[in-house]
Amino acid sequence: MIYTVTLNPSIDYIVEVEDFRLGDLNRMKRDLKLPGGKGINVSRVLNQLGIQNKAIGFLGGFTGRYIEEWLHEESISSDFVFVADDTRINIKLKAGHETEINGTGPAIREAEADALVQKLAMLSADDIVILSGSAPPSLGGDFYDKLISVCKQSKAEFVIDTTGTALKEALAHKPLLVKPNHHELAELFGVTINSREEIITYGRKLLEAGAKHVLVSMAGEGALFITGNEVYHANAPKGNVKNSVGAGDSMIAGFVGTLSLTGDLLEAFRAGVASGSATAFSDDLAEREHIEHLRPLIQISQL
Ligand SMILES: Nc1ncnc2c1ncn2[C@@H]1O[C@H](COP(=O)(O)OP(=O)(O)OP(=O)(O)O)[C@@H](O)[C@H]1O
Ligand SMILES: O=P(O)(O)OC[C@@]1(O)O[C@H](CO)[C@@H](O)[C@@H]1O
Repeated sequence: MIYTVTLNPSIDYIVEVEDFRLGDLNRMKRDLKLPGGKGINVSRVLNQLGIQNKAIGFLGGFTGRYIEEWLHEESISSDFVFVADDTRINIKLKAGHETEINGTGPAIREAEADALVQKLAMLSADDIVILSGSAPPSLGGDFYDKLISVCKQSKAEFVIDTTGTALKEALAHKPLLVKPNHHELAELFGVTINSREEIITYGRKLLEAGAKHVLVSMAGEGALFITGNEVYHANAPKGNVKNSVGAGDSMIAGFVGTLSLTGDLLEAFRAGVASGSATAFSDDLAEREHIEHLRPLIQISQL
């Protein structure tokens, strides 16, 4: 079974404004409320692909109930810890460019945090746990570390998609996959990256530090897949880009879901890119038919 863990879910409030003027009254052209948070996005795309999974993490208040109901309506299995404080609302402002304003997240009490750790007590060696997104500050800096220890004890594989110290420290525990985008990769090493060669150099460092496989996504430029001594590039198909929010999460869903079904790394890479692009070309996350339509358009070449 695949579990997604979202420590800091959100309602993504997507707001489109024709001609945004700072400091003025702006009226929305269109708005949309979607359940968000990286692990929840992964679960929704896995569900589109027909891959059984369970979403866990923390939800709270009216915003948390909104997300739980949405997942229920999509028949996504979930088992969240309900916390006293409200789940955050993240603003995604589309006004020519996409600007994101993400909340810090609710206060999580010690008993609530312990309850989440308990939910992973039933893991087995056949499971894959996808740990995605930021952690609310009240959890402390080492919460991902705690969850990784639980995965390791049960010999479950884990994937981690977060930033900074939590990601760096996770590498030594041999995650099945890490998927920074090329900006996050540069930030992780405190460098600027100017070429594909440099992306490969720093991507390889993630393998050396312990990751089993590395995907570096590059938005419209596709992605690189670095595994063992091999490096592959996949193109991103061309299309009308509507929304990049969740493209990276969709890529993780496509990759991990397909790998769990087929064990074929390159098919997993192809499905990952198709899923990411199908989301980029949609208002909400990717739907199955769209992913299947794009899949044959993804060309993979070994570098
Ligand atoms: N403009 C685009 N055109 C085509 N495909 C895209 C585009 N943007 C994203 N994708 C697809 O989605 C994948 C992941 O995108 P990206 O590199 O933006 O990830 P990300 O930065 O983690 O995304 P996010 O944080 O917004 O969820 C890309 O490798 C590509 O397959
Ligand atoms: O603040 P975090 O946890 O880093 O990211 C949260 C978030 O921006 O990531 C998802 C897209 O990847 C959105 O659904 C959500 O709003």
